[in-house]
Amino acid sequence: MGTLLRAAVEADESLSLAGGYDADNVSELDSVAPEVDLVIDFSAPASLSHVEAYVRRTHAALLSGTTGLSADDLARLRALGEVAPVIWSGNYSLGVAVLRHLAREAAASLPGWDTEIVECHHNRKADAPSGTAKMLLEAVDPAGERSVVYGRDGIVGPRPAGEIGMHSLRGGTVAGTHEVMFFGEDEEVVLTHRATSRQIFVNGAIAAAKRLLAREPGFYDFDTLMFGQL
Ligand SMILES: NC(=O)C1=CN([C@@H]2O[C@H](COP(=O)(O)OP(=O)(O)OC[C@H]3O[C@@H](n4cnc5c(N)ncnc54)[C@H](OP(=O)(O)O)[C@@H]3O)[C@@H](O)[C@H]2O)C=CC1
Ligand SMILES: O=C(O)C1=N[C@H](C(=O)O)C[C@H](O)C1
Repeated sequence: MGTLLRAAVEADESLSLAGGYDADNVSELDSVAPEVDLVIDFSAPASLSHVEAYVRRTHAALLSGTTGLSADDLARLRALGEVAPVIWSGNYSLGVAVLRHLAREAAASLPGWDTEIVECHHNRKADAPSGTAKMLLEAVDPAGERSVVYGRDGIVGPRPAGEIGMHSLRGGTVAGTHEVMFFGEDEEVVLTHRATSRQIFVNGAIAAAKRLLAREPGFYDFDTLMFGQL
C-alpha cells in the first residue's frame, strides 16, 4: 500500500510528499516530516503509539487504513479527533461502503436468517478477519448482541439461531473479496464485493484525505465524508 500511495501522491499536483515510513521505522516520521498537514497510515498496529504522539504534537490530520487494531486502539484514534481531523476505515473502496450499507439493510429486512461473512485475501496478509469483515459484522449486528463463531471445527452440532459465522480464506494474490450471506428457508441472498486491484483503496483514501484536510478537528467516518451519509 505504501508503494501505491506514494505513487498516487507524487502524481497528484495538489499534494506534495514529505516522506514515508513503515511499521519497522515509524520513528522516521519525526525526522523526514517534522511537520506536515496530513499523515496517511496504512501500516500495522505497532505504529499506532508513535503516530498518535506525532498527531498530538503537530495536530496533523490523520487518515488511517491500518487493520488488525483492537477496540482500545480504535478508541484511541477516535479520541485523537479532539486535536486533529482523523478518519479510520478498514476499507476505502466506494463499493465496499455500498456493500456495508446493503448488508445493514438486508440484515434488518431478514431477521432470523442465518448470516455468514466470508473474506478472502492474498497469502501475505497479516491479520484475520480482515478489517472490512469486522465492519461488515458491525453492519449486520449494529448492537453487537449476536454470538460470533470464527470458523467451525469438530462436532459443532446444529447452528444456533442468531449466530454469525466469520470465515477467513488466504491464498495467492487476491486483492480482497468479501461476501455477506443470508440463508433462509429454501432461499439465500449473497452480497459480494470483489476488489481486482489495490488501487481502489488508494483512490478512495486520497479522495477522503482531501476532504479530511478541509475539516475541523474531529473523528470522521468514510461514508459521511464521501457520501454525506449512507
Ligand atoms: N483500509 C483499507 O482500505 C486497506 C487497508 N489495508 C491495511 O493496510 C495495512 C498495510 O497493508 P499492506 O501494505 O498490504 O501490508 P503489509 O505491509 O503487511 O504488506 C503485506 C504484504 O502482502 C503483499 N501483498 C499485498 N497485496 C497483495 C496481493 N494482492 N497479492 C500478493 N501479495 C500482496 C505485499 O506485497 P508488496 O510489498 O509487493 O506490495 C506485502 O509484502 C494493513 O493493515 C492492511 O490490512 C490494506 C489495503 C486497504
Ligand atoms: O490487507 C489487505 O490487503 C486488505 N486489507 C483491508 C482489510 O483488512 O479489510 C482492506 C482490503 O480488503 C485489503
